[in-house]
Amino acid sequence: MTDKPVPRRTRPTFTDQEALQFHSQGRPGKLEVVPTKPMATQRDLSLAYSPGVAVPVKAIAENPTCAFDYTARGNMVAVISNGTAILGLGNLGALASKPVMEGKAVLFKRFADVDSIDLEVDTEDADAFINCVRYLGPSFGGINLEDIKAPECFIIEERLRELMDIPVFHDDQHGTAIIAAAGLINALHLTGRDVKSTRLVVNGAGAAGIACVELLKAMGFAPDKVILCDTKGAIYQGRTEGMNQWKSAHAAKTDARSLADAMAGADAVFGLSAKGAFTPEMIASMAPKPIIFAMANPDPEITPEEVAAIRDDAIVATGRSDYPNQVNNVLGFPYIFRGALDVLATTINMEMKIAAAQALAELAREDVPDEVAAAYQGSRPRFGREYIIPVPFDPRLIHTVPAAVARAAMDTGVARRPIVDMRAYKTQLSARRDPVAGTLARIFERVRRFPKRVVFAEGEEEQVIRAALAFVNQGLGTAILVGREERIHETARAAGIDLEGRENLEIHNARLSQRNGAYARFLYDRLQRQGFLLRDCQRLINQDRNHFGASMVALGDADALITGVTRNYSIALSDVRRVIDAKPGHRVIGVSVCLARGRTVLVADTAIHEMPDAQELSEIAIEAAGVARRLGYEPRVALLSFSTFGHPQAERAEKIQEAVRILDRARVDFEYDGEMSADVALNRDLMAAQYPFCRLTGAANVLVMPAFHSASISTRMLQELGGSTVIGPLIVGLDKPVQIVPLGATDNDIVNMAALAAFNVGG
Ligand SMILES: NC(=O)C1=CN([C@@H]2O[C@H](COP(=O)(O)OP(=O)(O)OC[C@H]3O[C@@H](n4cnc5c(N)ncnc54)[C@H](OP(=O)(O)O)[C@@H]3O)[C@@H](O)[C@H]2O)C=CC1
Ligand SMILES: CC(=O)C(=O)O
Ligand SMILES: [Mg+2]
Repeated sequence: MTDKPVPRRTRPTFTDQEALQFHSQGRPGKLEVVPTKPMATQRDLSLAYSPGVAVPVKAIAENPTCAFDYTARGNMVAVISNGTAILGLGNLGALASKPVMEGKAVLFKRFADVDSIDLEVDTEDADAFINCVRYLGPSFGGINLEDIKAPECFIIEERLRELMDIPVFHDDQHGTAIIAAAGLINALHLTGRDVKSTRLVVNGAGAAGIACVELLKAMGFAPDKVILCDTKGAIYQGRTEGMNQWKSAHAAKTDARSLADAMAGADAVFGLSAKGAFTPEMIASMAPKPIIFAMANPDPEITPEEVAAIRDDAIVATGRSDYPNQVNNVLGFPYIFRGALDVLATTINMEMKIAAAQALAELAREDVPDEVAAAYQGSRPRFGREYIIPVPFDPRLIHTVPAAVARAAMDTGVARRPIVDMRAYKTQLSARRDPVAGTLARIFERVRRFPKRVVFAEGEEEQVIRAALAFVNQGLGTAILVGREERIHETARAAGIDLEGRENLEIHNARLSQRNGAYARFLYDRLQRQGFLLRDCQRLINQDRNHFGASMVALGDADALITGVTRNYSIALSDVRRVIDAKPGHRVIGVSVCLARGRTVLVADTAIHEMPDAQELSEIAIEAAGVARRLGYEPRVALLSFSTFGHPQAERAEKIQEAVRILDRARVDFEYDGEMSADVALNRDLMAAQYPFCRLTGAANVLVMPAFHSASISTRMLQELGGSTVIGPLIVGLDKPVQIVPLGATDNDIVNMAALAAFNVGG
């Protein structure tokens, strides 16, 4: 092996307070329920509820399979726990497990568009738990059991699988086993081993450990080469202490009595036990090129740094996202259920699990295309010791793993609704990918690769300090807080934030800065013919943080500026414009990115031009198309109006038609058309049916509004009424990267905008 392991932490750390704040801000928790049908009129109510609802009721009573057509059941999975084995934290009870279960539910949605709800069942009695869950079958298309300790989890899962005709899947058992198996297949390949002769130790004989051993044996591992260990040491034939039937089934014929005995000379070890369970001596005693999967969460049995201090020939994986090789069941459960639900599988069987493991293993060996490289941290990953398994953000997972699972379900006769056209199914799967997180994740990863110095102009504000810290902690670059040092520390202390000795965090007091003379002279050069004296410029630099911060960027002392928390947008913008010009040949505009219902639509101009003329509209279209491209979308630009292609005829629509003609003459390199109404622009079917001559090849993803008021009103309505996430307005076309957040923005908004500024989304 030539590539050296780099056991570095690749990702952010965060404080406990940040974790609590993340969970409590806005609507507490991580999920909500939203209706999928309108509930606006009397008729809607009559259809959704009594009397209309009686019709599907009778249809389902007659044919139960209809429930998958008339209710949410077919796409709904329950995440159910009693909190007896929460991650590696132990038995902390049903209520304490809720944050994890909500987390699993949102991961289902985020990664595979599976609707999911968490249910915490407050009993440790296996029979009571089974009785509670068994009667919930009609509500769900699948049951994901989570964080239930062994051995009760085996009894519970087995019994529920017998009682229910939908997939019942204990994620800590099978999800973990599938991902670990995928990683192991690749690690064996890289180290030139084969399944039959590999000596494996699995530490932890609970839910995850037992399931891993079972799956690996089903995949060909030799039973006499696999040793299971628990708190009492090796599980050998004849052992009586701390045993149960599941451990007995895997008791090995071995002289090993302790974990240390078992690990001596072992090729591979799985940690599914607890923090710190592996000692340096144990790691040192393993065979050459050992495979070490330390999967306890949140803290592994041994860290990659600790392994690296002992030997440099190991392949190391953990359950965490902040080290290379994350072996975590998040790579499995969303996609496995997606495939199972799509074929109405009655169960998730061994063949489906093996198909998922193989699909994951193969994916990691494939060349990473450009589109995918952007989703990975650091440089483009290449199959090797630091990349044995895809990362959860890999956009190929959604069309690879569910398809493999669905195919295996069909081949083994457990699919109630087989897929006829696999190719079409894969296309549908890709469309389920949530673009919100994908887009931002891509941008964050890009900035991490090329970290920047970003000025946070309103450095004395608490949420700005939090945002600056989060920016630094996420590895996005250096944060420069503008403000009085003492005041910033005071605010931070009052908020319980420790700023002492932070790397990559600078504080600049405009009044005391050695650069303020240079900034004032620079500003005076720009403003002397606009009635400003040198002392006016000095005052602006000393007293106004936007002028100071923008000058830092203009003169190259920083890469980007973020402001707006305490000032009106237009005031902040005019401060900045005194210091920074438009990029030559560009027009400064505002673009809002609206993310709704799986679609991303850019709206322009949401910030600058109140009543653009035709020429300005055409330039707005060009700038907005540029933003779309920078965000990774191929632009399809619609110039909007209340009329569509001349109907109804109106004087105001003429300027839109003229803007289209200007774009024609300019021979721009993106799709555009207009004038058209918003419904035509966004609804491809309507467009094709009514206006087959329209030049857009799909629904528009860039909407150029006829004026500022329509742009501003529509985006705000989308946000408030439509439940869209609206990012921006992003300032586009300035010569240096500056972004302005809305008044009173949260720390999260500020970090996102800072990342967008650092990414130079504005061109
Ligand atoms: N990365 C991933 O995707 C996943 C990781 N995990 C992690 O695996 C661990 C176990 O989870 P799970 O199987 O659900 O829990 P269980 O409670 O079902 O089982 C825990 C097992 O670990 C054993 N154990 C605990 N501490 C030690 C120790 N210091 N040395 C040896 N054995 C020990 C227990 O031994 P005994 O039987 O003697 O009590 C028991 O067999 C957790 O840390 C969890 O976070 C779990 C699922 C997924
Ligand atoms: C990842 C997971 O499910 C666990 O650690 O329990
Ligand atoms: Mg778990």
